[in-house]
Amino acid sequence: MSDIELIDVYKKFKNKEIFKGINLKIEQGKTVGIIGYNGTGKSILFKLISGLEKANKGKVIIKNKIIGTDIDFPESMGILINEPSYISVYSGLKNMQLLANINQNVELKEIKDYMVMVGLNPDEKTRVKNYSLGMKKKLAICQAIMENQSIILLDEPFNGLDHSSVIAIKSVITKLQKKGKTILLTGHTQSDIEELCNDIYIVDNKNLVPFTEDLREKYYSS
Ligand SMILES: Nc1ncnc2c1ncn2[C@@H]1O[C@H](COP(=O)(O)OP(=O)(O)OP(=O)(O)O)[C@@H](O)[C@H]1O
Repeated sequence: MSDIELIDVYKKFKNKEIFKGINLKIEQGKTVGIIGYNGTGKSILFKLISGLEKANKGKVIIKNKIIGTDIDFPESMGILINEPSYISVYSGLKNMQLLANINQNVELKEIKDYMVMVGLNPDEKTRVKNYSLGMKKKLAICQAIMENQSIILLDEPFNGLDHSSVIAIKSVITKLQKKGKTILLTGHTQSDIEELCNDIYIVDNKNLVPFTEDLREKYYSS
């Protein structure tokens, strides 16, 4: 069974066409990378998959349920798209606890364990407004995975992270892969995500196509 399937999906904003009939099929447990230049629609793709944007035409099917027909939002999906909103005067842990309270399926100890896993100290009293960019990114990754979600969408998980943090987050993603999660990652370049992904697609000319050697030549040779 596919966890994620897009069938002939079109998306446009007023006169701006983003996708012209894209197709995608991701099996459970696979890690798939989506690359492409700025503004080509990687985040919009994630929003379509998570129900935050509706397709103008075509179907988005998550675990056999059609978004907009069977369900509004997929169940058990962890999402990092852009910067999540936090309550800036609370600590990272307090923010995670507030989010966890919505679904009430994660214990305090697990939240703390996930914070440690992404490289944050749960006992740190610093308010989120005083967090560095990298700390905020790690907190965002934590909220996307801490409820043991089966599908995880991470939009540019490595942006803003230093080298050692990139290595730490790659190791978190490897752990998620071992747990059988279905994972989607985006990035501007293929190098960061290539080692983690079973398949890579590129947004090319309003389409989503497998990233081939020809496209590597077209996009990344300088
Ligand atoms: N709500 C909206 N209304 C109109 N245009 C939008 C809206 N949201 C996104 N866009 C446009 O859709 C295009 C794709 O945006 P998106 O954020 O998906 O790009 P991206 O590939 O993720 O870029 P980046 O690599 O810079 O993060 C952009 O041109 C953006 O301006």
